[in-house]
Amino acid sequence: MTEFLPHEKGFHVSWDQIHRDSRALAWRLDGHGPDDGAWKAVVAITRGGMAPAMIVARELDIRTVDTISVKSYDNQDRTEAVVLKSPDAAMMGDGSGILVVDDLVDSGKTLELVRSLYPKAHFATVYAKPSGRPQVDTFITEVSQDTWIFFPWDMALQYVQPYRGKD
Ligand SMILES: O=P(O)(O)OC[C@H]1O[C@H](OP(=O)(O)OP(=O)(O)O)[C@H](O)[C@@H]1O
Ligand code: HPA
Ligand SMILES: [Mg+2]
Repeated sequence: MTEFLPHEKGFHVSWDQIHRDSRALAWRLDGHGPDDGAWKAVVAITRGGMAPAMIVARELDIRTVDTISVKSYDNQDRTEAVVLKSPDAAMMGDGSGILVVDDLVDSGKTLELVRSLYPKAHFATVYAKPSGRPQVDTFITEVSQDTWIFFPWDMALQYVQPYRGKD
């Protein structure tokens, strides 16, 4: 595991935590849409944005949910961000009234790309690192740049040696 983890710190997020933090994100966004406070639709940046987007859409009672697929990482290695699948163009327009949701912003390259396509959209993430902050309009928790966030969909419960049993 250590050879796969070059970062100094790991921030492990449980399902319960991501649920609470995504709810907090929804409550922060409630009433801040451009149309009498309402949002037209939620767009999840797949795949990591899908669970938070579902929770936000549920809390805000938004039934129109679409996805944009952006691939930026191979495991923990950054690659050029590319759009693999776009949301409905007629619905998106310039992004006005659209809530774009992702699990986190790290370097900001993913949001930079999506923002360039839909400049009027509102960009929300559950977690944010300092380099990506200029790209995100609303987020819940900031972690340091050298922290790697581990999400529950990438983890599993497993046995650990007792503390006194370790060498
Ligand atoms: O701010 P950035 O440096 O661009 O990084 C943030 C993005 O990277 C991760 O997605 P990834 O491309 O790994 O795809 P996934 O959501 O399918 O895991 C994460 O879910 C964000 O979408
Ligand atoms: O800290 C992170 N955790 C999970 N996926 C990520 N993609 C970019 N940064 C991260
Ligand atoms: Mg992602």
